[in-house]
Amino acid sequence: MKILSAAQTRAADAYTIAQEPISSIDLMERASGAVADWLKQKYSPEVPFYFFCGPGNNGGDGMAVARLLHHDGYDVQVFLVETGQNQSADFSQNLERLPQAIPVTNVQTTSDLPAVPLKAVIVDGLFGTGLSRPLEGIYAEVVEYLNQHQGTVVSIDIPSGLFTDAPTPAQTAVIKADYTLTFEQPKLAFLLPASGSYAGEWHVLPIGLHPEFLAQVETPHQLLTHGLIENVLRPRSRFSHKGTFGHALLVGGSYGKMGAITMSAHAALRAGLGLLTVQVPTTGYTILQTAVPEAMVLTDAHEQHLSQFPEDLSKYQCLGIGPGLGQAEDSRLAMESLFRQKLPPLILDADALNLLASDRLLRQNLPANSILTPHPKEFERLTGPATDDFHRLQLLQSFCAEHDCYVILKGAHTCIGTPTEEFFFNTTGNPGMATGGTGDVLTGILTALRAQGYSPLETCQLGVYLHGLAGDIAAEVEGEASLIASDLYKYLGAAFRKIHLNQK
Ligand SMILES: NC(=O)C1=CN([C@@H]2O[C@H](COP(=O)(O)OP(=O)(O)OC[C@H]3O[C@@H](n4cnc5c(N)ncnc54)[C@H](O)[C@@H]3O)[C@@H](O)[C@H]2O)[C@@H](O)CC1
Ligand SMILES: [K+]
Repeated sequence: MKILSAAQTRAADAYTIAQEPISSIDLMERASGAVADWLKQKYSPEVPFYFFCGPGNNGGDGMAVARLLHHDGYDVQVFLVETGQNQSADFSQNLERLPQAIPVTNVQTTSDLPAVPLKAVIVDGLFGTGLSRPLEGIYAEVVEYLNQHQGTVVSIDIPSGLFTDAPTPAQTAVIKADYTLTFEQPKLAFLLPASGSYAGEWHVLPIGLHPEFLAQVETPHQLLTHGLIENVLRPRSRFSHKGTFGHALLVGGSYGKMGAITMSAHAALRAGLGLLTVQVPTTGYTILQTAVPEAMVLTDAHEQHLSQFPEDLSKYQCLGIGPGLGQAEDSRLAMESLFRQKLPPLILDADALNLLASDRLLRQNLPANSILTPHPKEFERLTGPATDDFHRLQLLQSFCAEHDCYVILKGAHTCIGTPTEEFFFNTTGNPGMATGGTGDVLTGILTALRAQGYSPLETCQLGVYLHGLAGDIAAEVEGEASLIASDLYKYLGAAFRKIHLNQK
């Protein structure tokens, strides 16, 4: 699913109005109808609604929803916040359409604000995608007042005060919504860490924007959806054998960190790999052979950390390096000489990334099409600090372009950066996965998928989505708090099945 900018959303709106054709006010009615339906499904008419509307179309939506709920017997009140000037045409028309029976209050100062009962739902229709500057004055005061409400706050389209596709300056007033009902496409701001929490639980409501526009519009930002993944995952042929599914080599582990590479190995095997070899320091030999009998084990000359890679790498279809590796000087030198060879596709994680960050030569020699899996701190060690989430996306884009590589930036909505300047945001996963070892599992999954012949982009898309989906299934069974990394490969099979089932 494409993620549109605020300007593209306006263009989609205009295109729909011209081509469907539909009048602007009717399009607003359709959007407002979708919001009203959602609210009616969730809340009974006993729940009072307080609508706060601004002067633009977001305020117009607010009044239209208030009217629709009123028609269905809901108790609604409307508060117009400093709407004397700059009224949009659809705002004015919806104001005229408001039935007399709905109480309307003009809010010019905070003394005009009501005491909102705890059981009431506040609907935020102050500003939407037309926000052009941070909120100030009475608008900011109203937002701060509404943020003190202990009950539920629902934002229409986007929390008021939040910019759709640009950083919202710190310390400005933004609605903290419990729910955001957003039209047609999620907004980029919902997917980024600093702004995402304002939106609360967001739901995309389709409003019938013109499919032709959505098909043609070009945007670098996309959402990784189930539909996309179904088309990436390939069925396993009945006439396959273990050679069909690739032979991968995982390298990592050091004294005290053998768990990391062990979990990667389990995950790789559960991700459909044909054959797995794991290279560990000698101290890890018995651990690996005991914990993962399905894997073959090579031992490094060094007892406690990596000091060299196997000479012949030609039999492997993918090489995953990093889980539990450590940052010994020997290991850095081993990577330097590795990068001078002809290599199978690479997946780099954890300390392999830290070694890369500490060594410019290594970065320069990074083989094309490598996949890197940093969390934000590891990422900034590679690129330098980001001033905000949007700057981080720029750094991601330039790093991928410069090194011709793919970067999986891990987070609540993990973002895949590509050398083609496209970004894919993940939709699976949950806070239970914020626990040690989940990254090691991802490395194992990616290594296995790449070895099976998936392209670098397919590997990233499928790996990230499956990893999060396994986490979601695990959270349903085990609960978020009790989720541990090994649950992710325990439920990986269920995640594959969920995609396969839908494919049929
Ligand atoms: N584009 C679409 O697909 C649709 C949009 N609709 C609604 O329309 C909204 C966008 O409407 P508008 O473009 O009218 O935008 P807004 O409702 O966000 O308001 C824009 C108005 O507020 C003013 N303004 C902007 N920032 C301000 C600030 N910081 N302080 C004071 N005034 C400020 C602008 O000058 C303009 O007059 C969407 O968020 C959505 O709610 C829906 O009605 C239906 C379809
Ligand atoms: K809003």
